[in-house]
Amino acid sequence: MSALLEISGIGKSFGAVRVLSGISLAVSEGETLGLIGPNGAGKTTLFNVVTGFLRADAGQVRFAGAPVDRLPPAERAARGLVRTFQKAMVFPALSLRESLAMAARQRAGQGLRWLGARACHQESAARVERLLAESGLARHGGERMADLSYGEQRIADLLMALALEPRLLLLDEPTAGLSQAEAERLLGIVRRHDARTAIVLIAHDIDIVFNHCDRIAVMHLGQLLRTGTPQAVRQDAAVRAAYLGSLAD
Ligand SMILES: Nc1ncnc2c1ncn2[C@@H]1O[C@H](COP(=O)(O)OP(=O)(O)OP(=O)(O)O)[C@@H](O)[C@H]1O
Repeated sequence: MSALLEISGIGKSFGAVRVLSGISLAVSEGETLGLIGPNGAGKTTLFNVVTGFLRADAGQVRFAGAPVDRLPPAERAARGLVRTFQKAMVFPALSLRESLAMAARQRAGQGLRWLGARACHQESAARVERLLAESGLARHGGERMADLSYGEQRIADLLMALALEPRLLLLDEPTAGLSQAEAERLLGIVRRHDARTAIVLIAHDIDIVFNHCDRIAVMHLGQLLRTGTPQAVRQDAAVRAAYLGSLAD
């Protein structure tokens, strides 16, 4: 089976500082890949390159069999390449339901334009109610985003990304600041929504990454140090020296 996302030879510098160097990585449909490494290793920069928020100096990004390097972020998202941000980008005064409807209408408008405005509206409204039900947040649908608890806001960020019906979801520290139980709940929502969605998960919570990911990629100083199963990565001497060892101390 060919990979859904193929990154090859990605390089990126900011001025004289080389932040990414020769990064090659593939992600398959339905796979959950953890992306870990020390602060400043280049994880978020790689997300920015993959989703089109930054242009790489070298290398190529292919999604669903086609190069996407020249596409802006919105067009990549329309193809199913969707991300979340470390800092949520929500409208605090809108209700949860209104926020989700905005994202769902964007998606329905792209995919179902030929059906007409009424059908798009019905389709997106149904999608919103489904997301609210799946996440257990249905009773909070009418609350302003700003009035949700921190944990609920993190779930709301995730639901806005899911409303775009991603084929690949890049999650940048979605579990930061959450309890273990809240983090488990959040990741469970993605899997329940659609088991075929591929996930790339940046997280500093090593237990979450090792428990939830099929494979783990370890970055260090802008390079990919190792990619492998959780067991292989955990036992790898270079990974322990660069990252995991310091966490165990
Ligand atoms: N726009 C920018 N201009 C200059 N330097 C940048 C820019 N964005 C990131 N960097 C630098 O690139 C390096 C990698 O940063 P990046 O945020 O990708 O790392 P990270 O692995 O995601 O770190 P963290 O785990 O702390 O989020 C850091 O040294 C950072 O200071």
